[in-house]
Amino acid sequence: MSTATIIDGRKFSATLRGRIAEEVTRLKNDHDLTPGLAVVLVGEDPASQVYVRSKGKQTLEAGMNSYEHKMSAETTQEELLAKVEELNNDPAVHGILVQLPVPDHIDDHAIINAIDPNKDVDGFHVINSGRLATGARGASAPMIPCTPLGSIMLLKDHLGDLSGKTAVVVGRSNIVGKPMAQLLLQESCTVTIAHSRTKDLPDVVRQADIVVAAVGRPEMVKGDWIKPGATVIDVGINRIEIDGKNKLVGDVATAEAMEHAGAITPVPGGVGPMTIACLLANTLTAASRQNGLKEPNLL
Ligand SMILES: NC(=O)C1=CN([C@@H]2O[C@H](COP(=O)(O)OP(=O)(O)OC[C@H]3O[C@@H](n4cnc5c(N)ncnc54)[C@H](OP(=O)(O)O)[C@@H]3O)[C@@H](O)[C@H]2O)C=CC1
Ligand SMILES: Nc1nc(=O)c2c([nH]1)NC[C@@H]1CN(c3ccc(C(=O)N[C@@H](CCC(=O)O)C(=O)O)cc3)C=[N+]21
Repeated sequence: MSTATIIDGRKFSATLRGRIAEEVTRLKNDHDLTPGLAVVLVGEDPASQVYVRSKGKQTLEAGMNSYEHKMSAETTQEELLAKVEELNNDPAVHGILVQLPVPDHIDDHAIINAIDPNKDVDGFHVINSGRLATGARGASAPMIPCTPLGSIMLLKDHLGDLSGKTAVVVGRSNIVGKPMAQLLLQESCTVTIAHSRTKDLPDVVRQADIVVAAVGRPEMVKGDWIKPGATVIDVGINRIEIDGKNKLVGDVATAEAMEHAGAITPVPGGVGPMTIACLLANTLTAASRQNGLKEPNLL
């Protein structure tokens, strides 16, 4: 039986973070500019707390300023909007991320679209999704959502040119599935977006040279759904309990899929670390743009 190449997102992200740190040093030395990232966390969701801590640590390690704003679960929409406005107007803050999900009584669309699009390092603002969908470049280039951006970097690093390949994205969320499909389309893939109403999902996935699983269901994509030699990007992060132990698994049954795929991202150590590295990359890009400086080329 053949076995797939493991795509090492941890290693790739470490290299990327190294380049970002070099660029940050250059900005500090040549322009007296330190990029700053503000992360807002509403409530006490344990998984969110882990991510926010990890983001803060890596922001500091890249030489950037990190500002954490923790707000209680009872925060009102008006209070959160006021916080966003304060950060929009703070010249030391170049990137703003409001950790999702926010509590149910808050309208997440309203919050996301209150962020200055130029500081929207998540790339979730309608202006940025519109710019991504229309292929805007130059001064109006979009901020690209971090998870899809990190996934496309891994794909291009592994496969080179993606042109003409068949790609199936399972999941159609605004934060992963839809922007992922846009990026694959931009790379001239033939793209299918599958979701919970898709019929014959295993057969749809079997057509794909590139499979992106962003579903949020542990190990849902089975090994025999994978076309021989296909490249599999597993975005899923699911905490499950096996024999009383907590385990992190993706949306793909990795061990099975390894018997069919040409290459696959592991969970943990695949897309997750790339998401945070791309958040830092977007913060650096945002700081450069806001100060009229040329954007660094990080690849
Ligand atoms: N590695 C990383 O950095 C990140 C990982 N994640 C992880 O990625 C996963 C997806 O996240 P997100 O996009 O936010 O999730 P959402 O819950 O917003 O979206 C899930 C999508 O999967 C689809 N879906 C659900 N069940 C099925 C099914 N049985 N068959 C086919 N499609 C199905 C849904 O379809 P429908 O629209 O029809 O309901 C929906 O479009 C999660 O595990 C999340 O934790 C998320 C962000 C970053
Ligand atoms: N506004 C906003 N932007 C986000 O980008 C955002 C968000 N909200 N809400 C939650 C999701 C999820 N997400 C992850 C980031 C890093 C890892 C990551 O580093 N994962 C490690 C393991 C981490 C662990 O052990 O839990 C890995 O896969 O190797 C995972 C998931 C960002 N998200």
